[in-house]
Amino acid sequence: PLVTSKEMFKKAYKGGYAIGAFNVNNMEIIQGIVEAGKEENAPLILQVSAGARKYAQPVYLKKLVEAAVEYSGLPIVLHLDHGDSFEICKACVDDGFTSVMIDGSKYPFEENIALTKKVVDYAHSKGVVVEAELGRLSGIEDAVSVSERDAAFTDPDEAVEFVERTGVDSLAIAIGTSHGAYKFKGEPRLDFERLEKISSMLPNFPLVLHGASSVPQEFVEICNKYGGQIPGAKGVPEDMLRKAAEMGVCKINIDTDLRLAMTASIRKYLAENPSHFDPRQYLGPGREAIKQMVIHKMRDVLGCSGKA
Ligand SMILES: O=C(COP(=O)(O)O)N(O)CCCOP(=O)(O)O
Ligand SMILES: [Zn+2]
Repeated sequence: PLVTSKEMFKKAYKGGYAIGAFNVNNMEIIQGIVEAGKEENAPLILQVSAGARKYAQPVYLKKLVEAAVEYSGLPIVLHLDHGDSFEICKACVDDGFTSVMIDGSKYPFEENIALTKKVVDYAHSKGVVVEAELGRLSGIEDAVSVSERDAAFTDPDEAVEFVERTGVDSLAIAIGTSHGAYKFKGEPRLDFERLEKISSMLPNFPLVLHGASSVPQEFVEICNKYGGQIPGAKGVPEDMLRKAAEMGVCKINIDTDLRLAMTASIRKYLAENPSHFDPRQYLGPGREAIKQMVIHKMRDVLGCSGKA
């Protein structure tokens, strides 16, 4: 059924595992993720960004997710990713989403609180849960100075005050991850002391990691072998994600790894079958690559297999 993340986060927190939050933009991506969830009997968070709503039109994604629920029988959360205004969050709540993110992380602390609280009050009145963000993810991989990184990462004391004053259900924190395929200039590093501090000050409170793709070199190499140009792509090592899942992180966002899996397999298929031009012939393998990637994530990284 379509569910909120409340129960699945409670179980994940206690069990020391995380739920995968996978971005969806079209039918094949949804089908690949849902097939994996079915095979692994895992709960699913299917998340839709503003960009996905523009690309596919909201009604198509909503109906595809409803189809996924009907087809799989799995507990599925329909989540708005990076909602940037009260209006888009309200629209999604009114449209049947079971969870919304209001991302006020680019605003000053007090403004982020005010905006988040407004969304929480509305969403909770409709039985929908809310994710917010405190601290800045992107653009700090260049910030070499410790003080710059420190300023961007989530402050534990602020996190406690933020949660208390907004009533938000989960919090995306900045501890060194960033969106996309180029996450680290040097060695991959997450600030686990900071995570430890935040989770000890917010016991039983679900934390969220954005920018948590691992950017498997296998797919980067296949992409580059068949005409792609993504040199130096680097992600979060999977053992760091497993560790984070045991430290209060209940939701791990994965989008880039799905893109790489699908793109690598389509590039390879088209290169090896120059005479083929039926979209089913290359979208099918793309879908299968996503399925295998998600199965791997559920089994070997998130630990949410068998937890539906
Ligand atoms: O945290 C992540 C993904 O992290 P990743 O890049 O490490 O997969 N996300 O919230 C996905 C953001 C996708 O937005 P858009 O559809 O506008 O491109
Ligand atoms: Zn994100």
